Amino acid sequence: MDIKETVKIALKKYDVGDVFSYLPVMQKASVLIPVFVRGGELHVLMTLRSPHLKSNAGEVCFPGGKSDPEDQDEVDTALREAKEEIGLPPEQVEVVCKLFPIINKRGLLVTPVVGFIEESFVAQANPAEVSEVFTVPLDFFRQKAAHSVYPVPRIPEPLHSFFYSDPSSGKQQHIWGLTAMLAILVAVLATQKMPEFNVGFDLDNPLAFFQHNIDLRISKL
Ligand SMILES: Nc1ncnc2c1ncn2[C@@H]1O[C@H](COP(=O)(O)O)[C@@H](OP(=O)(O)O)[C@H]1O
Ligand SMILES: CCC(=O)SCCNC(=O)CCNC(=O)[C@H](O)C(C)(C)COP(=O)(O)O
Ligand SMILES: [Mg+2]
Repeated sequence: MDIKETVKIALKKYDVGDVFSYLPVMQKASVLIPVFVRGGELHVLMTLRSPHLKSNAGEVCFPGGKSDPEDQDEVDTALREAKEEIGLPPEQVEVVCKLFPIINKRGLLVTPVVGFIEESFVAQANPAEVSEVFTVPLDFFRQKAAHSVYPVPRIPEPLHSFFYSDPSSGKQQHIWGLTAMLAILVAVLATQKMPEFNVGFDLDNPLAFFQHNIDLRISKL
């Protein structure tokens, strides 16, 4: 079986379906975690947010954004936002699974959607929201070489941080916080291998960690 099929089978096991529909009404957002195979290795596409945005300006994130009333569901939001931000046509995304949502610091319920895209996809960044698009080998997010972690007051999970030197642009990207956690999660679930550093969840039941963090945030609402 090729790597794409193997990864699809591995990731689908973690699809959450509608398990989180019980959560109280809160503003929702989705991100698309676009993965593809290059040279037999998994890669992930990321964006650098425009420095002019009101929130998370100049930070690395996945394509995504807040839910619109017209969106059918979280997958719809992720695909619509990816089209708006990087020109990715929804029909060019093979959606694999919807992972555990995370409540971010602004109180948005962020649902990660993983989808395969073609290696040949050329992003067209919408300059109003995205200043750069770059790709990273997914396994980078399991390695300790460029990883560090720091505690942040009032945030239950540790904040992971990576500095990625992109050989195709010569630039260094700082990937941290929510986006780093999602990249680690997908790297672990896709490869079925734990990182070289501690993450607080395991492969047997990764949901428990994320459920605990959600419960903690909900209890403080
Ligand atoms: N054409 C545009 N020009 C400038 N900002 C825009 C924009 N379209 C969307 N935005 C802002 O970009 C952010 C991300 O939007 P989205 O949720 O659609 O991804 C939102 O800001 P905030 O997140 O700071 O409220 C939104 O207001
Ligand atoms: C604990 C605080 C953080 O984790 S911030 C860390 C670095 N920044 C990020 O990881 C970006 C996180 N934000 C997003 O991905 C988006 O802002 C969003 C999906 C939550 C909402 O999308 P929008 O485009 O509307 O801002
Ligand atoms: Mg956005």
